[in-house]
Amino acid sequence: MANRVAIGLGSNLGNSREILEKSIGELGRARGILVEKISRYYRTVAIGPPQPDYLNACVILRVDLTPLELLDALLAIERKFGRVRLERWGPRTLDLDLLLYDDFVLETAELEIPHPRFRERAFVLVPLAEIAPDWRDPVSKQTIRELRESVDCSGVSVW
Ligand SMILES: Nc1ncnc2c1ncn2[C@@H]1O[C@H](COP(=O)(O)OP(=O)(O)OP(=O)(O)O)[C@@H](O)[C@H]1O
Ligand SMILES: Nc1nc2c(c(=O)[nH]1)N=C(CO)CN2
Repeated sequence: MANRVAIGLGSNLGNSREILEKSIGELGRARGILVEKISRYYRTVAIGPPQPDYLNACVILRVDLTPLELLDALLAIERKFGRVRLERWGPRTLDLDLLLYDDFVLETAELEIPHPRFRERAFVLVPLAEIAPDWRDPVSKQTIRELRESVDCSGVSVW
């Protein structure tokens, strides 16, 4: 499988632990996707409107899919777990974000790579630094370890 990808997972509704575990299982069964690494699970204080803490994790995949094919696969898994979008940054059963796709930089209406907000999110950088510390963000040119060191990680703890 040719392309290396980082995905962020988040849930703060329902049985979040089971939802994240099952969604990683779904990723592993999807055509053209191999799950290479899984971070630990973290409890994180919610960013955005007041809402329960999140469970967050990151995975590294190897994929034989284009970025848009992969986004479709992620959205299909989100739908399977009953995700309903009520409000921006509001509570959700499952959120799958495409963070990095090799060193691609892509900006379209449907998909932006790298994910435009991942650099300031401790709930992404802490789990991602655990499994891919030396991966270099193609936009800022910083490694994940460096980005992680530049954010406040006080709201993030191992589950
Ligand atoms: N890198 C990306 N990963 C996932 N979705 C993306 C990405 N870039 C653009 N999108 C688009 O964003 C849409 C809405 O995403 P979503 O509802 O998950 O946003 P959000 O989780 O509320 O906020 P955020 O994007 O800040 O995490 C998706 O349907 C998708 O088309
Ligand atoms: N801690 C935390 N906060 C969030 C999260 C998330 O995954 N974790 N996702 C959001 C919408 O993408 C909004 N706020």
